[in-house]
Amino acid sequence: MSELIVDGLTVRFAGLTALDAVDFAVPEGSVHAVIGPNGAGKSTCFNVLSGVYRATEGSVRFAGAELTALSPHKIAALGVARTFQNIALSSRQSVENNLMLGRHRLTRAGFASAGLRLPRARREDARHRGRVREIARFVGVSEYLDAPVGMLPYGVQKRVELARALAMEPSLLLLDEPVAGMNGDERRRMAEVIVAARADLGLSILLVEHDMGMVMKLADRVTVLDFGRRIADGTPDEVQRDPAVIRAYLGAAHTVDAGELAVTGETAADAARQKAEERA
Ligand SMILES: Nc1ncnc2c1ncn2[C@@H]1O[C@H](COP(=O)(O)OP(=O)(O)OP(=O)(O)O)[C@@H](O)[C@H]1O
Repeated sequence: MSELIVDGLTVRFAGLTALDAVDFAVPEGSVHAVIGPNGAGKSTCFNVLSGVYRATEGSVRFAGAELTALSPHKIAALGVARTFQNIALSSRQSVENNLMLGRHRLTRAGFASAGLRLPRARREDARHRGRVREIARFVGVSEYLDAPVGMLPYGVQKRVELARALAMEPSLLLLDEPVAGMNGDERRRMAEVIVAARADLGLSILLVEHDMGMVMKLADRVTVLDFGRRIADGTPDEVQRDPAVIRAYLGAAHTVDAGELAVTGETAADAARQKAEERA
């Protein structure tokens, strides 16, 4: 396990600076959120961290390695697992098979001996299936192990996706909008699993999420991006009162006193986001 350190991370796409010298750190075993209005650069950040996009400048260090130089495959091998904004599972395959795919990088026997059903490969397969069942129990999807993923309710599919990431036995988990599109009940269940993943498995978690209530509940620290720049970094309490954050969510034309949006059940940023959506 180790700290994730993002230093001066810059990504440019033909004339557009999607990330502009962004810094933050995720200490071992902590939950860190990256938030910001649409187009702020959150997904770009995730895509660099998981090796999908190349950084133009800056560095990302984790587990003694410079991630910006590595392929997605090598980053995964260092213990970095991610989920996606849109579910990325094989919908026709069973939950169990999807989780077994997550264990691929941990498989030693190789395809040839597995195909021939050699004893060593059989033992290894049984060990992985045992662990997959434990993980399924951990995220509350045991009863669906044999079901094709595509047949399951959306909230369950999202938990299966998280289970697949956990099946990789990561030390750093990147969660891209884990509760997007879920109802209240599904959100609560997902939040419980995320809390347990951190507490019981000791994972570091980096979270991109629009649900501010969720971010405020789960994160130790929050980095706020706007137009690719870091505009705030602090505890949930600090950032939700930060006038620059409130302005970013409302749009520069609407300057609002932070006190006006002070927390009332939901958060200031939540209220600001809602207002911005109403205007759009
Ligand atoms: N592959 C790409 N090519 C060109 N521009 C891109 C690419 N990926 C992202 N961008 C641009 O970079 C900026 C940041 O986008 P990004 O998707 O990272 O924002 P985001 O904060 O994740 O937004 P959202 O909350 O809507 O998902 C946007 O202006 C987007 O259009």
